[in-house]
Amino acid sequence: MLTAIGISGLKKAFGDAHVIQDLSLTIPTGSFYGLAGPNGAGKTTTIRMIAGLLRPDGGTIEVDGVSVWPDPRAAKRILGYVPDNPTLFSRLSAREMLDYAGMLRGMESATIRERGDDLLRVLGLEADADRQIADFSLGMTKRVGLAVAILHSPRVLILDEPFGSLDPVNTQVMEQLLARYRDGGGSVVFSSHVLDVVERLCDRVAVIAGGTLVAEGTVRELAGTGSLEDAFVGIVGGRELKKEDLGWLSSSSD
Ligand SMILES: Nc1ncnc2c1ncn2[C@@H]1O[C@H](COP(=O)(O)OP(=O)(O)OP(=O)(O)O)[C@@H](O)[C@H]1O
Repeated sequence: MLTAIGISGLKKAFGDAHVIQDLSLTIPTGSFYGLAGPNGAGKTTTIRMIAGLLRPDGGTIEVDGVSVWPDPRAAKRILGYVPDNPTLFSRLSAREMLDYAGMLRGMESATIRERGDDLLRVLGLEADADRQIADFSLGMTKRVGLAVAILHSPRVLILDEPFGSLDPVNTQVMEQLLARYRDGGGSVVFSSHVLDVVERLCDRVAVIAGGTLVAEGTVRELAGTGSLEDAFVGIVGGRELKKEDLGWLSSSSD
């Protein structure tokens, strides 16, 4: 089995807070792989270390056999990363942003233009291609972020909450695009709180809580005969409001 992303003994602290603690994970090549976990579990921190944007305090990360740290540049060439809130150059138009991202990666201008036009069309951004990104909605910005991440046709694509802020039509387009990318030989890893999407798309899921791996397996192994959402709450623990909580919250004015 080939490995798209191999993580071993990963550690990261911010001050006294040890947010990633000895995390090890093997994501097979060709996977559709989900990262789930409660708020603050450490998913974004892990993804940023994989993407070469945040230096781990310990452990190793390999992307397609290439070690990300201490020199993340080689790994960045084979990885596409879509952050939760893409920070793009807001004064550029979507088309200019793609031109710039392609140039930075040393791509031919004809290839950039051809792929850029394809992506803008498929992602429903054709009519807005020449507008400034500053005027885009969050969902539109996210789609530009995806286009930037896959322009160079990376072998591994990692996305942080790709379905947050997308409407149902664009969610479907995103799902189809990711499926097409995976069918073409790519590996997809994404974090999501939308567990029905994870259940529908992913072959395997890792649940991270408190910066460590608490469960890993196929969707069926984790969910059993129930839903992934129920399994998730069972794994990380649910929280219910007590009867006396927020007693003041009512429609009466006094
Ligand atoms: N730059 C930072 N400085 C200090 N603490 C940080 C920093 N980045 C993240 N953290 C902390 O690390 C922990 C993990 O955060 P992270 O964003 O990785 O969680 P997450 O699983 O992605 O959460 P969510 O599902 O809410 O997006 C949190 O307690 C967060 O406050």
